[in-house]
This record gives sequence, structure tokens and C-alpha cells, in this order.
Amino acid sequence: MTFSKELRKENDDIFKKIFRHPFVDGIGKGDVPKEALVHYIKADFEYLNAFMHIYGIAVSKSGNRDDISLFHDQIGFVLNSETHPHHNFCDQAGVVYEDMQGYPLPPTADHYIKHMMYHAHTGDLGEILCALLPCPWTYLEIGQVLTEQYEPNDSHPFNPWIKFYADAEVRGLTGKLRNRLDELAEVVSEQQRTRMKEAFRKSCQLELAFWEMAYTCEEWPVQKVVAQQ
Ligand SMILES: Cc1ncc(C[n+]2csc(CCO)c2C)c(N)n1
Repeated sequence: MTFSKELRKENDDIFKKIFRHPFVDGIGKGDVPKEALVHYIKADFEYLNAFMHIYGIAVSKSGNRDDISLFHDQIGFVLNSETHPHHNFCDQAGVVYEDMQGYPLPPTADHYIKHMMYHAHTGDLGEILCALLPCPWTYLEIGQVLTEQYEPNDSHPFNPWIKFYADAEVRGLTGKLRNRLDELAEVVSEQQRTRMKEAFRKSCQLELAFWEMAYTCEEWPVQKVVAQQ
């Protein structure tokens, strides 16, 4: 079994919980509370900015142009394409995308990007890929599961979102990351494979926690920001 197949199998419990989460299931049913959509978009806009920074660190740790190109393409996708599903959520929530930008990250999203930053700064490329991979992989499967379960048509309010993540482009990007990870995992120690598995599982946990954060409109215990000098 390839390393990435092993990761998928070992984390099936979390993947299943993600598919059944009320926010995710609500996308399938076409019914998500407006407040949850707004909380999600605000957090995800900043989360995706951090995600591109992490790809930038991966570029700086790349030893060849194939790896640079891999991460460059992923940045291009986040920058130019992932605005589409955000616009679908904005349209359904009745808000303007530009008004959703520049908010501080709620605790769970903050934890998630710092977990990825930690592995980006202290790990090698394989470890970084393990921390990043649950992000496209869980969304690809959410798109596939919701398509099978709800067979959305053009009149479904979240049809563009579901179609976007179930699409061949996300499948292709996820497949490329998986293939590179499988190559890198072939030549590392057992100890390093354990570190990689821990990074992957924690990102799966944080993907599930991110949906819960949005659904419950999670905030910091005290919302006062640091005073400007
Ligand atoms: C919390 C959260 N997790 C995953 C995604 C989806 N996603 C983020 S980056 C990317 C491309 C990977 O290179 C994909 C598919 C999201 N938007 N927000």
C-alpha cells in the first residue's frame, strides 16, 4: 500500500465525521445558516492567505524546478480559482466578498495555520506535504460525497461550490501532491514517517474542527484587540 493510501485509511474515522458534519451536510441539503457562512468566509479568506505563505516556504525548501512548479501551481489555484466557491457562499449569505476580508482568525483557524507553519519551518518537504494534504483531499471527497448523495442540479444553491471541489482540477492537484509525498516517504526513516503521520492526522482533526468553528461562530473568549500604539 502506498504511504498516502495508508494515511487515508488510518484517518477514515475523521473523514467520515467531516462528511456528516452539519455544516457540510447542510451544503448538500442546500441549507446552511447565514451566520455560519459568513463566519466561514471571513476565516477562510485569511486561512487561504496563510496557506499560500506556507506554499512559499515549501518553494524555499524545494531542491528542483519540478517541486517549485508543483507548489507554484497550487498557489495559482488558491489565488485565482478558490475565489469561486467563496463567491457562491457570499451570494447565498447575501454579503459582499470584499466586506469579508481582513478579519482576525478565530482560535481554531489560528491553531490550524500555526500547526502548518510549524511543520513548514521545522520539517522537510514530505512533512510539509503531510500537514497540507488534508486540506485539498478532504474537500475533494466532500465534493464527491455530496454529489453522489444529493445529485445537485443547476438550481441547487450550493451547486457551484460542490461542483468546484468534486471537479477534475482539484482531483488533479490532490493527486500530484499525493504522488510527490509517496515518492518522498519511500526514503525516510520509520521515525520520520511517524512524524509525518502525526502532522497529517492533526490537519485532519483541524479540518473537522474548522467546520465546527464556522458552524458555532467560534470567537476568542475576550474579543478586544491589542491596542494600537
Ligand atoms: C479550511 C479549508 N480547508 C481546505 C480548503 C480547500 N483548499 C484550500 S487550498 C486548496 C488547494 C490546495 O493546494 C484547497 C482545495 C479550504 N478552502 N479551507
